[in-house]
Amino acid sequence: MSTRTPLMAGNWKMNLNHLEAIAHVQKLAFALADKDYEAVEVAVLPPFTDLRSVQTLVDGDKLKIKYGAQDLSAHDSGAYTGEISGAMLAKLKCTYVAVGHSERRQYHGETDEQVNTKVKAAFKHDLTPILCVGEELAVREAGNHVTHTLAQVEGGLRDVPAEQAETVVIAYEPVWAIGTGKVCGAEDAQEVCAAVRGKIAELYSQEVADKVRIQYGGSVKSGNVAEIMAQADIDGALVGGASLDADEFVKIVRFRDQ
Ligand SMILES: O=C(CO)COP(=O)(O)O
Repeated sequence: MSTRTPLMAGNWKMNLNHLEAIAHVQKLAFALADKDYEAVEVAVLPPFTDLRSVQTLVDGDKLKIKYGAQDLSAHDSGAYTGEISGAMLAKLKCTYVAVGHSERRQYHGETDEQVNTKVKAAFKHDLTPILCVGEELAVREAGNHVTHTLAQVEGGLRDVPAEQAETVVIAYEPVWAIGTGKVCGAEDAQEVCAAVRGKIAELYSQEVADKVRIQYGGSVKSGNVAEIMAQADIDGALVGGASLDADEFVKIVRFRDQ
């Protein structure tokens, strides 16, 4: 395990309305203790419509849990119906924003160029992007998973300066392991995460690469998180389904006890 502070983030996807979000964050806050937050950074990524409620709760009760959004617009403002800007997310005191999640790439055709513009938009508004990368099953079966994933990292970070790049979070999420119950073996995940760190060292420097946190995502549960977190280049998890169950997510945060 590395010396980087692990980041456990729950990507709720399109689940939990704003009332359910309040109840869910309250449950997490009740269960998590100071010693959890000292060891692990804990974040939730609720749907846009929940963010104001989560902000009010976190501010009002001075909770240590962080939050962010699942996407942002590449633009700052203007005639972009349905989009949400980085400025709006910053106003809601979001810390993180996921960029280029495979579901955005798959269902909304997001390209590496668009993802790169969104990464820059996030930094422009002082949000930390969680840049999501990872291969589809056919790519892994063809043995091209490392090349594919590194191209996404390079594309996503194009023209991002080192002082910003060192704060980025990269989430390696093999598409075939998302929501399928098929976990990428811990050593297979480590292979790609180590290669991602190597790519960042090549693009920037070893110093920058040593600072960047790399998460694994794809069917993470309390039962497999410890093995995943034991890998040298894995600094956290981006958790989908299991983050919707507060007890389960707390167990994932406490991966050292599992
Ligand atoms: O896509 C994911 C997180 O962003 C992973 O989802 P699951 O944990 O449901 O497989």
